[in-house]
Formats: sequence, structure tokens, C-alpha cells
Amino acid sequence: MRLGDLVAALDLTLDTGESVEVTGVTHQADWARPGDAFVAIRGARVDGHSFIGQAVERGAVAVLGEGLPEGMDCPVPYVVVPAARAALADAAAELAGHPSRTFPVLGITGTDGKTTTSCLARHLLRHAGRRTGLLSTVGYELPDGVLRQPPTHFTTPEAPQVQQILAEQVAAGAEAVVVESSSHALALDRVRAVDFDVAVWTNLTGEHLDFHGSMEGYFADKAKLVQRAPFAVLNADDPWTEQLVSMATSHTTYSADGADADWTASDVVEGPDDLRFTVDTPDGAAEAVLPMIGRFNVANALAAMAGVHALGVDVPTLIAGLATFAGVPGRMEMVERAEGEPRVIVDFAHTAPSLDKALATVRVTTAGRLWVVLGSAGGPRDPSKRAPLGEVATAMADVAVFTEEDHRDTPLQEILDEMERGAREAGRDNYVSIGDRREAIAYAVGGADPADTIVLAGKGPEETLERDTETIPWDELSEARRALQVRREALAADSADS
Ligand SMILES: CC(=O)N[C@H]1[C@@H](OP(=O)(O)OP(=O)(O)OC[C@H]2O[C@@H](n3ccc(=O)[nH]c3=O)[C@H](O)[C@@H]2O)O[C@H](CO)[C@@H](O)[C@@H]1O[C@H](C)C(=O)N[C@@H](C)C(=O)N[C@H](CCC(=O)O)C(=O)O
Ligand SMILES: Nc1ncnc2c1ncn2[C@@H]1O[C@H](COP(=O)(O)OP(=O)(O)OP(=O)(O)O)[C@@H](O)[C@H]1O
Repeated sequence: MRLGDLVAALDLTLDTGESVEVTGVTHQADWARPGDAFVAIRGARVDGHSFIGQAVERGAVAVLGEGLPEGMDCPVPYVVVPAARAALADAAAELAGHPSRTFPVLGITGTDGKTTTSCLARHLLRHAGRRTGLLSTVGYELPDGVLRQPPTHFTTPEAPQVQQILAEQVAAGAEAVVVESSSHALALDRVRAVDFDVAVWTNLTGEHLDFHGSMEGYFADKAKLVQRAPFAVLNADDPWTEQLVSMATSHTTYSADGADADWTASDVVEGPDDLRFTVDTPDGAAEAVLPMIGRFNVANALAAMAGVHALGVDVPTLIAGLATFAGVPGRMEMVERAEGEPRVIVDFAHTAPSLDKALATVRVTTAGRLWVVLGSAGGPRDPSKRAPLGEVATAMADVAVFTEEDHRDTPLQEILDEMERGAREAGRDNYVSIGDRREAIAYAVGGADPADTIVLAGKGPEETLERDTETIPWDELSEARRALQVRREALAADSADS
């Protein structure tokens, strides 16, 4: 596409370089390919303008930015844009041919439950016979169902990757795409040029406040999804929904907690390996079985059902689809165990509110003691989460084992101290800190009785553990299996001795 045409499509003007051919766009100089436009973003850490030389050396043919710094020359045409991230998103969509206009797009946001709800929605659409794609924390799937990993690990990558994945969905014949949209993505315009048809809201609790500044800022960023889509699915149990209702063009509501809503669940029975409930919908009532544990998954199921219903799938098909959902790796995932062994669950809860809900729901089907093994991330991650996690863990479990969880360059002891402080200040001492995560898991699994449940929280399906400056391979499920095996051997040795 000619630079002149690209600039005109973005409603901008150009001094020189009208006929330069642009074939792609990037914000990251060392990813630039010949023919790319480089968007120089003034970031929170560095100014992208300082990488113009590198981008041009790699073949960038134009630069878009909010203004060249004094005294800096640009060897290729420079286009002044009012907002660099918006320009990145708009240019990426233009160059990709606006793929999201080809199929309905279901966007999902919220603090907790985004990935589960996204995977559920993708499953329900496929069950209804729609060729469906997915972009989510777990990776992205074309309609063939094969999970692929984008080159960088994001819930929602930067706009050029989002648009490229959507273009791949078009090429693969997608008839619908589910896009999990993080608050960072909404704040940083990564999904600005995605044409959402339905926005699904799970909930909003305190997270990422270091980035968004305040709960109001966090809300405002997430609310963009609801403002952008013509139809919204809102959670009547979430206090922020009152404000969202006035921002939505049109909407439906759901409630798993007895609020007045269009989609509700009642008579919820939490079994050891499934959830059963009555769903009331605008099209009548039905009995649902969802092969997942975790009461909050009832809310996720309602959100997914209402979102997919808005795309034209009827209630009986939705109910039949729920019953065949295989779950989401690392989210309330049960580790296989032998008769007489404690139940071990791998879960991704890493905020105090989601941990609270995870432990409360597991407690319902635990006859013995409830254990939790958890840490809190360091590095650039929000430090204000740590004490509340310690408080919730000790309030909800019988024994809490504090350990490492991607502490990065933050001293691990600093994080453990904060978690312990949260517990102590709430008057509790039912915790122990064991820095090495493998040892912490072995301690809990080794100490548990057959009627006990151990929740391994926070790592879920992640494949690495970031320890100081090291990134080591990690697989929480294998660690759980290993700990069960060690327990088995220890018990066998004990009985041989006696
Ligand atoms: C907090 C956050 O999201 N930051 C994002 C933001 O970084 P920034 O503003 O600090 O950018 P910067 O490092 O100052 O760089 C400025 C510009 O120079 C460019 N640059 C920079 C260095 C270089 O060598 N070459 C170069 O071209 C950068 O691409 C950027 O365009 O813009 C960058 C690209 O423009 C993103 O890569 C970066 O994501 C960082 C790496 C990140 O870790 N983000 C996480 C927190 C995130 O987005 N997570 C959410 C999920 C959160 C959740 O729900 O758990 C997600 O969607 O994955
Ligand atoms: N609706 C919900 N409300 C509260 N907690 C939930 C809900 N759904 C899931 N959780 C908890 O949050 C954890 C993460 O779930 P999920 O991955 O679906 O959420 P997410 O919003 O995608 O999280 P993240 O953005 O951190 O990946 C689960 O393991 C579970 O413990």
C-alpha cells in the first residue's frame, strides 16, 4: 500500500513520501522488516524515537510518531500522528485489510475468568458448528483447534500481532473469533482497531493498579471494550455494572449470585468433579451440567452462554455444549491420584479475591483439611497484592504454604515477609514459608491426609518460573505428580519399616 493511501486512511496528512510502498507496520525496531513503517512510541521506559536508526537499518521505509525530538533527523518520511499507539493499531488494521470486519468478534474482559470464559465461548461456538478462532492467554487457535503461541507471551499482544492473527483467522475460514482483552491491551490501544460485536464483562477487582493508577482508571480502561461493542454482556453481581449499563449501546445481564438479571443460575450443586445448576434465560429455563469445579465457573458459563447466544446460538445447543467442555489447563485442574490420596488441584488464582473464591469453592467438597501453596510475583508486578494474598490464604485454608512465584529481581524474602505480614496482621499463624516451590509443594502433599485437598495456586499452566535473573522450565502439574509419587514412596517405606 502507498504511504499516501495509508496516511489518508488514517485521516492524516503527509509532507513527503506519498508513493513509498509500505507492506507492514511495527512498534519494535528490532522486529522491523523491509517495507515496514516503524511507529515510534514514547513509552513508559524509553522513547521509541531513539530506535529509528535501527528500524531504518533493518528496512523500515517510513516512521510515524508524535513529533521528532529536537535536533533529530529522520532518514525516511516522518508522519506526525496525534497518538502513536492509536496510529499503530489503525495502520496495522488497514494493512491487514480490517480482518475483524469479516466475522463476528466476541471480546472478553474482566479481572478474573477471562481465559476460562473465552475458552468456554470458543467451545460453545464450535459445538454450534461455527468455525471459531481464539486469541487468549493460553495462545491462539485457528478454527482447526490447534493451539499456537505468538512470538511474545501476552494475553493480548500488540496491535500488529493482533491484526496478523485476525488475518490468519480470515485465511483459515473463521466464522467467529473470541478475543480475550486484557486491561493493558485496552489501555494501550492494542485492540483499538478490532471491530467487536459483543463485549463480555466478567468482574472487576483490584489488580494492576500500579499500571492503571486507581480503580477508577482501571475501570475506565476496561470499560472501553463495552463502549466499543454494539452489545454487551454484563455481570449483575459486579458493582461496576451499574456504571457500565449507561455506557453500553445495548446489553444483557447475568447473575450467578441471585441478583435480578436476564440470565441466572439457581440450585447450584457443586460435585467433586462437576457443577449442576438451573439456568434461566430470556428463552426459558434449562438444566445444565458443566464438567468443572469452582463455583465461579457458573458465572463464567453464564457469561459465555449469553455472549454466544447474542451471536445467534440457541439455548438447547448452549446447554448441550456446556456438558462437553474439557476445561482449561491449569485452572481448577485436578491432578490424577490413586485411591486414598489427597486431592491436588492446580489453579491460576493469583489475586486475593480470586484466591478467596477458589478456596471457598474447594472447601465445599473437602472433607478434611484445606491446604494452599502460593507465592506472589515480583519484578514489575503490583506489590500491593502480597499482604492481601497472605491474609486470604490463611483465612480460607487450614494451612498456607508461602513460596516463590516469579519473584524476578525482587528479593524473595521481601515478598514472603509481606505475605506473612498480611496473615499476622489478621491475627493468624497457620502458615509456613518455604522459598523453594518444589519443596513447598512436597511439604503440603507429604503432610496431607487422604481426606485433605491441596490447592497449588498462582502458576496454573505457566511453563517457566522466574527466579532472580534465571528463567527455569516449570510444570506445576508434573510437580504435583512428583510430590504425590514422593508421598507414595515415603508411605511405602514407612509401612515396610513397621
Ligand atoms: C506495562 C505494559 O504493558 N507495557 C507495555 C508498553 O511498554 P512501555 O510503554 O514501557 O514501552 P517502552 O519499553 O518504554 O518502549 C517504548 C517503545 O519503544 C520500543 N522499543 C523499546 C526497546 C527497544 O529496544 N526497541 C524498541 O523499539 C517499544 O516497542 C515501544 O514501542 O508497551 C510495550 C510495546 O509498545 C509493551 O511491550 C509493554 O508490555 C510489557 C512488556 C508487559 O510486560 N506487559 C504486560 C504487563 C501486559 O501487557 N500484560 C497483559 C495481561 C495482564 C494480565 O491481565 O495479567 C497482556 O495483555 O499480556
Ligand atoms: N469468574 C471468576 N471470578 C473469580 N475468580 C475466578 C473466576 N473465574 C476464574 N477465577 C479464578 O481465577 C483464576 C484465573 O482464571 P482465568 O485464567 O480464567 O482468568 P483470567 O482473567 O484470564 O486471568 P489472567 O488474566 O490472570 O490470566 C482461576 O484459576 C480461578 O481461580
